Amino acid sequence: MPAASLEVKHLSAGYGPTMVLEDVSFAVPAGARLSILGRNGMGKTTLLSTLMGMNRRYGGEIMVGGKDLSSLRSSERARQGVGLVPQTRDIFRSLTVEENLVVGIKDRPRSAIQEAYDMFPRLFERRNNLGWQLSGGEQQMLSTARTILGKPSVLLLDEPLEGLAPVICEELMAAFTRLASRGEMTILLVEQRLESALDFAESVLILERGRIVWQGTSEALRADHGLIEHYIGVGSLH
Ligand SMILES: Nc1ncnc2c1ncn2[C@@H]1O[C@H](COP(=O)(O)OP(=O)(O)OP(=O)(O)O)[C@@H](O)[C@H]1O
Repeated sequence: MPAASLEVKHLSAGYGPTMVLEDVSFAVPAGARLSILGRNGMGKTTLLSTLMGMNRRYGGEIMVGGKDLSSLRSSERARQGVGLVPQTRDIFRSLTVEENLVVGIKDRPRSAIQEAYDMFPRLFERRNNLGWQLSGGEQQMLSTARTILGKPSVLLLDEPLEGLAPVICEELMAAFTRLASRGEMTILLVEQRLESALDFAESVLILERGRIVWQGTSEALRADHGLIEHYIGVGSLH
């Protein structure tokens, strides 16, 4: 599936009666990258899970490649090309790396697994290890690779670097950048590490209490220390 544009219009969503996102609107062209920033608890994960159809939407539209996916179930959105790599590193702990990847290829030939090994050679080295035997970084690679093997046209990455050693973060970010530069996917990255978020994407949006308080280019945000201090925190950029 080729990269698809994403357009979110006046989206409001939450959990049961609790509204978390309010009137969120933004657009990402096909093949582009967007980083989503904001302090803890501001609604970043809720935004990605709402795009995936995993929690309650009160109103608004989610258009992928011009098609309205708003009322589709999560599994149907996945079929339509939306892929989420959740913060929880969604892997099968009692299956091997290779078995986890087989789940990800869906109806593609088994040889497609090689794409995951090309992206993360470490996974090839650990292919016979069980999920629970992997390090946090390897689990993140596996979770990411499994979603990518499904060839999503819009890829949602939720804090992939959380809790990982700097060397692993670099490895993952390099892989995401390679993936993005191929232009086969539109990528949204939720990331607390400001430098990584700005390096990765050309555009950024900042969420505060479920609303978008700023949208613009990474370059503009990088240059505006006042804005960074206000919405993200002092000393975020080194
Ligand atoms: N399952 C849930 N039920 C009810 N409220 C929830 C649920 N999950 C999150 N929330 C609330 O929604 C708000 C936004 O949370 P969310 O996890 O989207 O923020 P976040 O920006 O991703 O934070 P973090 O960086 O800590 O992951 C918070 O007030 C949180 O308490």
